[in-house]
This record gives sequence, C-alpha cells and structure tokens, in this order.
Amino acid sequence: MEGGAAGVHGHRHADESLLDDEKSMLANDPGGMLRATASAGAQVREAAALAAETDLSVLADEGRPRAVVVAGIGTAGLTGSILSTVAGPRCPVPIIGHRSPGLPGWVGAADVVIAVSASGRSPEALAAAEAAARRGARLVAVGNPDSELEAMAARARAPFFAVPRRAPARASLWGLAVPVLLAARAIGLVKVNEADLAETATRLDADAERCRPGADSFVNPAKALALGLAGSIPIVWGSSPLATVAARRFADTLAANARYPVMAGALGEAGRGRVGLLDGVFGGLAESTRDIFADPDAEETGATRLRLVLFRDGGLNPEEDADEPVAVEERRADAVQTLAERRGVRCDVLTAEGGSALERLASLTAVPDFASLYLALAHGLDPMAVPAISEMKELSNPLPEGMQ
Ligand SMILES: O=P(O)(O)OC[C@H]1O[C@@H](O)[C@@H](O)[C@@H](O)[C@@H]1O
Repeated sequence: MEGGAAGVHGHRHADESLLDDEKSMLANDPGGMLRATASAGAQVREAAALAAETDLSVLADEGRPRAVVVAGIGTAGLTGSILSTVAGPRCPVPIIGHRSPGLPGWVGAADVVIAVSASGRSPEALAAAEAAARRGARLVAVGNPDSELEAMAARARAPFFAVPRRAPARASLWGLAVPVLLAARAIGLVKVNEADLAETATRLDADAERCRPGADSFVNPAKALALGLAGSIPIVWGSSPLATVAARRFADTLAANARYPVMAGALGEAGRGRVGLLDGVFGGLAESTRDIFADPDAEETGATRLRLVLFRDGGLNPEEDADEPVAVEERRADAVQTLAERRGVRCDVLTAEGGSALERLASLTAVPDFASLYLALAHGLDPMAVPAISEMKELSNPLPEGMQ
C-alpha cells in the first residue's frame, strides 16, 4: 500500500486557508468537481433541450400506467425520490424507486420502468431495463450515450435520453433528474413546465455564482457552511418530503466528497426517535463541557460534536396538495431549533425559495453541493477521487475465469 493508511491522504483538521486561494484550490480539484457542480443550471437547460428532441409518444399513447418504477443506484436512484416529491402525495400512480438489480416480481406490461445510470452500465439499471423489455413494460432509459444502456433501449425500441457524461455520477444530478421528470410529464404525472425548468436553471446559476471558488467565506454561503461543519458530525433534517430529499442528497455528497459521516432524514420521523441524539454524548453532553469563553475560531481539539443542518420548506405546499399542513411542519422545525439551542448544539438553517417544487429543491441543493466540495478541499481531500469506492468495486468484483 502506498502513502498513509492504505494510500489515504488529507488533513485531520480542516484548514480554512486552503479555501482562500482560487488557483491552488482548483489545482486540488483535478477532476473538476467545482466546475461540474457549477454546471447544474446548464444541465437543466441541456436536458430540457434534449427532451424536446426525444420522441416520447410511445409513453403517452398507452395512457396512464399502473405504476412507475425508477431503477438505478446512487445518484441515479435519487432521481426516483425527486420524481416522487415533485409528483407529490396526490399522484394517482405509485412511483417506486428500485435500487437493486432487476425488478420486483409484480412489474409487468401495465407499468412504466425508467432505468437511470450516468455511466450507462450499472448492473442495477441494466438488469431492470432487460427485465422491463422481457416483461413487456414500457421502458425509458436515461444515461450515457454509446453505453450498454443505450444499446439495450435501442433493442427494446424504447426512448433513450442521452445525458452527456460528467464523471462522477453525483455531479450529474440535474442532467439525470430532468429527463426522469420529463418522461413522467409525458404520461401526465407531473406538471413541470418550461418556465419551471428555466427558473430552476437560473436559480442554480445564481447559486453557483454566489458559491464560486473566488468568493471568500464571508460572502460565499457554501464555504461558510463547510467551515461550520468542519470537525463535527452533521445531522441533516428536512422539514417536508421535498426538504428531506435535499437532506439525503447532502448526506450523499458530504459522505462521498468530504468523507464525513452524516445522519439525514425527515424531521417528522426524527422527532419520534433520532432527535434524542441532541441529548447524547455528541450533543448536549459534549456541549456542556464547552468553554464559552474560548475563541470560537481557535482550532478545536476537544470533543466531537453534532452540528444540525435544518432544511426548511415553509412556502409552497397548498394544504390540499400536501401530506401534512405546512403549519405542522413549521412548528416542528421551530421546535427542533429551540431544542438545539437549549442544548447548545449549533444549527444552520437553509430555507427553500422559489415558485415550483423543482426550483425549491434546487434552492436546497446548490449551496450544500458546493459546501461538500469545500469541506473536502479544506481537509486536503480530492473531492472526486474516492479510493474506497474504487477499492470496494475491485474487491467485490469476481475474479476473471481461470484466476480463482
Ligand atoms: O449512475 P451510474 O453510473 O449507474 O452509477 C451509480 C452509482 O455508482 C456508484 O458506484 C457510484 O459511482 C455512485 O456515485 C453512482 O451514483
């Protein structure tokens, strides 16, 4: 093994100065994750243009399906959660995310399967596409052009959205999610319109501008969020189903890019159980030993502490179109902020903005996406290359024939 522990490099303590110089920061991001993340708005526009060229009549002609299955893993899998939240609780058709290879036994000719894979070769998406074609389900595929997935879609005469590859998959969230939404729109399940897409893209562009590498942490909300989280165990809770999708996305990017352990979920659920963390060793018990006179900027070598990130979504959500009245979600969000304050657990709050579900989701993902990159860079970690993911793939792949 080369390097330190199994070739792993980086600094145990976050170094804020590593975020000061744009040039050296870009050099520490050789894979261009900052650039790829800044392309989120462009991804939305590209995907919308692509959809306009994709013939989806086979989907629409057969009318409303019995169910929609979104098959894929990782970021591709998250597109299923995005579709569910944009479709909302009144969606007349069940939308099911399927993250393991193949399809559930009940899926058949009455259903639509959307197979998603940024690389176009995840076993999960490929096996789902193959099973959908075999069982006569309507298939749509989304992913890398000239891939196995595209070939499979062609064989099944299924529509294929060619999403130009921006490695790794987690930097292509918007490029993957928009085609999934537009496929669902073609079968009448979501109301995303061209204005929603344009406004979402504009918001993503504006946030990328605020979070640009050259903007220092006083004015850059992503750098500020990253530095606040440094050295802590982040807990990310969402006040609504939409905010919870954003919370899970933040957990994925914090884990993959910055390699932080994160707990994420719905505040409603957390309030019945995990909120107890605020009382524990990493919560109130750690905070009670904090020296309130210490310089808050001094490097903390003491106890590991929780840091709460609360995603609030108090705007849209007309009562008749929601799981729960906004007032209930808002009271719960106020309550957890009070609890955190009582125990001295620090809390960042991000509030959704925008006039459509898609734009609101974008408003809760853009800054956190960048924050996960800045947190990696502050620790001297390359946010793109994750040795553990490649090693895991290597170790779990079967040896070629004759090498056992
Ligand atoms: O979207 P595809 O290419 O199928 O990848 C699915 C997932 O695969 C994993 O190995 C990681 O690379 C994830 O970041 C990715 O989301």
